[in-house]
Amino acid sequence: MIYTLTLNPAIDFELIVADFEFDAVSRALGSRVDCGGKGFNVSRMLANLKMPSIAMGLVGGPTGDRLSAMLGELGIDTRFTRIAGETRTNVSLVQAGGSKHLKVNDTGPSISDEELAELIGMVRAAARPGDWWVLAGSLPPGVPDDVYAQLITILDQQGAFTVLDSSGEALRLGCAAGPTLVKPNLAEAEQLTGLVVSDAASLTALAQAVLLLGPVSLVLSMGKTGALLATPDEQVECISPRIVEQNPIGAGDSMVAGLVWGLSQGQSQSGSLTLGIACGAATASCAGTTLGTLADVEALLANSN
Ligand SMILES: Nc1ncnc2c1ncn2[C@@H]1O[C@H](COP(=O)(O)OP(=O)(O)O)[C@@H](O)[C@H]1O
Ligand SMILES: O=P(O)(O)OC[C@H]1O[C@](O)(COP(=O)(O)O)[C@@H](O)[C@@H]1O
Repeated sequence: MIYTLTLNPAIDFELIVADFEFDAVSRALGSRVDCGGKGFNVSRMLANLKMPSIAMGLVGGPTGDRLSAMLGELGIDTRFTRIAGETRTNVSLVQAGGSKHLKVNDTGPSISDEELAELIGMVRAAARPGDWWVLAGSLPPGVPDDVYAQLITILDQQGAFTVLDSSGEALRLGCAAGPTLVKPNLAEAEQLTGLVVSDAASLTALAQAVLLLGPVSLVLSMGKTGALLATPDEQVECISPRIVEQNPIGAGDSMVAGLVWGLSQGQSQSGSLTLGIACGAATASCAGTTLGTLADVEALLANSN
């Protein structure tokens, strides 16, 4: 089974505008509301790929109810920890017909010690050997930075595999617990290591520096350029298919879904990277915060062969 864990889920609210104007009132040309948060997006993309998953996370208030209903409508199995606070809403402004966007992610509701303990207990109870767990996204206030490290240790002791997609201190401490795979984007990896990529040699140095922090393997995503897979023994670079980018929000989550789709079915790491790249590109080619479909992914894979 694949589990996704989202500690700080969100409604993604998108407003489409003709252009960005400061100190003026802009009128939206359109809007849309999507179920968001990194782990929930991975579950949504897996559902598009006809792959079942169980979405776990902290949800609260009417926004949490809305997210819960949206995941339910997609047929995604959920096991939530209810919280007293209100699940956040993240806002994007997207330029119509252009490729520019502005995105503001809220901090999220405060989580109590009891709520967090309940969630950790649920993870412990669900952990089984051979399952895949995606731990993804930022941490809401009240959750300690080492929470991913704690969860990775619990899951590892039970023989489960873990994929970590986060940022900042939570990512750094999570890496030290030895997740099976970590997926930062280039900016996150540069921030994590303090290194800057300017050429092929500095890219290799960055990948090795991330591996030294503790993960078993790394997929470094680099937007339209593609991604780099690195383990202590091998390094594989994969170029992304050319698409007309409409909105890259959710491309990283879709890539994680594609990686776990392959890995959980016993595919090689490089084969799974190909699936991850196709899923990321499929989503980047979709308007709004919609995610790519299985047909989109299959078309991209057929073209890349
Ligand atoms: N414009 C694009 N064209 C083709 N592929 C893309 C594009 N944007 C994203 N992708 C694919 O999605 C993956 C994840 O995107 P990226 O922007 O690196 O992640 P994140 O959303 O985490 O910042 C990339 O490695 C790439 O394969
Ligand atoms: O938890 P964070 O880091 O604030 O990110 C949450 C946001 O990330 C997203 O999951 C999109 O992430 P990616 O573009 O990295 O795939 C949005 O749906 C959500 O609003």
